[in-house]
Amino acid sequence: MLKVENLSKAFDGRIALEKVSFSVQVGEIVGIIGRSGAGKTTLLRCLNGAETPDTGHVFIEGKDLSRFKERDLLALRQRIGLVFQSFNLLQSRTVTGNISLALEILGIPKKERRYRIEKLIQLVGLEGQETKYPTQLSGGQKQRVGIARALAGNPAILLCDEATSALDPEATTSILALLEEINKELGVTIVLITHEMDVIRNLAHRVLVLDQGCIVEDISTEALAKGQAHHALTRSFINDDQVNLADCLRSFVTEKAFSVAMPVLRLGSMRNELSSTLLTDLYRTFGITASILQADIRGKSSGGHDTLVLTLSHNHEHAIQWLSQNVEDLEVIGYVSSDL
Ligand SMILES: Nc1ncnc2c1ncn2[C@@H]1O[C@H](COP(=O)(O)OP(=O)(O)OP(=O)(O)O)[C@@H](O)[C@H]1O
Repeated sequence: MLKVENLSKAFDGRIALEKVSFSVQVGEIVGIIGRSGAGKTTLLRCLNGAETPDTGHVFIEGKDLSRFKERDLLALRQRIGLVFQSFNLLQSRTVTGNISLALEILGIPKKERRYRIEKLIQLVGLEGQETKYPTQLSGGQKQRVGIARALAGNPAILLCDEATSALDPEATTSILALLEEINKELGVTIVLITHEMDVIRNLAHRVLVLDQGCIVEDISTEALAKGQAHHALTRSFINDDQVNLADCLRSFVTEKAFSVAMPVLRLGSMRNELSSTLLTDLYRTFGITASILQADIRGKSSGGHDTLVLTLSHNHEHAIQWLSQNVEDLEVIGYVSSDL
């Protein structure tokens, strides 16, 4: 369905994508995960022809995108449906009007439009909402309109850019179920970008991990579930999930230490060590202070597992070793800049 070969793109000399290569089979659901600035959106824009790569090729159904003329690009865009994080609906148009617009652009006659809109509304479960405007819809319903619009041209492939990031967990679950149904029932290939491992786990067959413009892991979700990920970043995404690292923090954490980096540690314990004098002792012994970024302290009484996510004022190997000897479970999640 899709083949990407040695794709590179830089903006003002700054690399956004570097020699990215992968293929997606017909009917596959492939997730692309990466931190903020990893190059996910740039990659997606290169796939639909919105961005021109500096080097490399994108083949859609065997055809090289770079050789497409303007008219061919229009036809190609019919084969590709786009689903956006912020829905991108026209506020002045109803549910029907928004879906109709996509069909109007494709030049579908009015009578056929009516029939197709009805089918699309049924498919995405929006019966009864036809005359509502976007402001009268929930986030999940807006995304259903966005998906119906993306499917209007009977695309072979859906590109979803953080399609569930603006939704609450319940709406996320229902939109992921809808995408799965579309994949199974209509055989539509799906490429979705996300920063949430849960989305990957629930929907994708395969995941590509993007870091600083490069694919650092290409692994099936089955292998991922068996703990067979090779790259530390993939494992850190899995671990981030375990501690539910807040999105605002996650985007600041990098995998590698750099000159002014402070380590981010996850400490876990069932034995109440975390609520004792641990951090005071750390300061007394090493002169190192700890800033708590996140805490989940349930204590023995509730039988819970306490978790602290913190940064140390210095990347001090002995201090980390000392901490690991004094708590049940310690993991270096990554590094943040000292001016965070
Ligand atoms: N139009 C542009 N002009 C200049 N720089 C750009 C442009 N688009 C992207 N970049 C840069 O390219 C890099 C990759 O950006 P991109 O938006 O693809 O990342 P991302 O993984 O989608 O991030 P996020 O999750 O925050 O959306 C970043 O350094 C970004 O600043």
